[in-house]
Amino acid sequence: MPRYAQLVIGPAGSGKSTYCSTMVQHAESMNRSVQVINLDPAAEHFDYPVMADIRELIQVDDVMEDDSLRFGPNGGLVFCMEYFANNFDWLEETLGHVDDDYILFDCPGQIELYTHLPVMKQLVDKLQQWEFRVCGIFLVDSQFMVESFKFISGVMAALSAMISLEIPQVNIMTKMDLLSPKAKKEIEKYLDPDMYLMMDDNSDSIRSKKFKKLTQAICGLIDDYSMVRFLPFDRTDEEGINIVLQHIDFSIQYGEDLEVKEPKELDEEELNYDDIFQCKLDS
Ligand SMILES: Nc1nc2c(ncn2[C@@H]2O[C@H](COP(=O)(O)OP(=O)(O)OP(=O)(O)O)[C@@H](O)[C@H]2O)c(=O)[nH]1
Ligand SMILES: [Mg+2]
Repeated sequence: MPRYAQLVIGPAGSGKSTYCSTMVQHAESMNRSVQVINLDPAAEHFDYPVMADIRELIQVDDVMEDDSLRFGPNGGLVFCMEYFANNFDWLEETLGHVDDDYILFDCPGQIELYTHLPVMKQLVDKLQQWEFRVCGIFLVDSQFMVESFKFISGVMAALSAMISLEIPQVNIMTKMDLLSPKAKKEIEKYLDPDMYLMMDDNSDSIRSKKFKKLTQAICGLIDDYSMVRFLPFDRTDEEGINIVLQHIDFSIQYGEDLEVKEPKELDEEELNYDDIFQCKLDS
């Protein structure tokens, strides 16, 4: 039986930990069991119950305090993640061998982890070896996406993660509840945008001829990969959260192998036809 994993990734502060706690609560309300593993060795605040925490293995503070290493916060984090990659058996032990489990991995926000460092790809390979179907959930803060050149930069980061991880990816715009009604209207065109229209953006910031040419080349590339869709995520909107979850479930084929539960057969003797008949007459 397959197992399911969401790798929750994205730039610092984009809402990864909040996404995880919102999803756990949503799953609970649907009677589904979803668990979270914290993979951020520098995490201090999160409000979901953790199944496992990378800080049991290694902590950034300890690495930074080590006189022989002398790392700052970012170098320290990279060191921790490399240490984690050399100790995947810690994760294997923690995960055990449970059929049908559904795990969210709350990852750190350093973007280099998803663009050129090998750690996250190594994690994906390991999870796949352990029969997980893995989906990347790339989060970007909607407040940084309301202008076309910022949007293109966000898409490039998402594309870079998708190419380096080689797994299905769902892109999400977070913190939609913080947008003004005007900005909400404005952002609609970025959720499923036409990159060729975006090329014709005549805003002042794209004035230089060379810059325009470069923007056109990038828009063409993004369009070639056809991966410019974003789903809006508003943590206060249950219906919207459900749509996001359905997209993710679809991309990892969650539920296709679940056993069909037969309805409990009613015992003939348990049926009291007189009561049923009486009910029908009353109604
Ligand atoms: N209003 C609102 N605030 C949000 C939402 N998502 C996140 N935030 C806030 O944004 C800040 C950062 O959120 P986190 O969930 O910690 O972001 P993160 O991506 O885990 O951050 P790092 O782990 O540091 O990279 C917190 O103050 C959250 O309360 C959202 O959907 N709506
Ligand atoms: Mg976090």
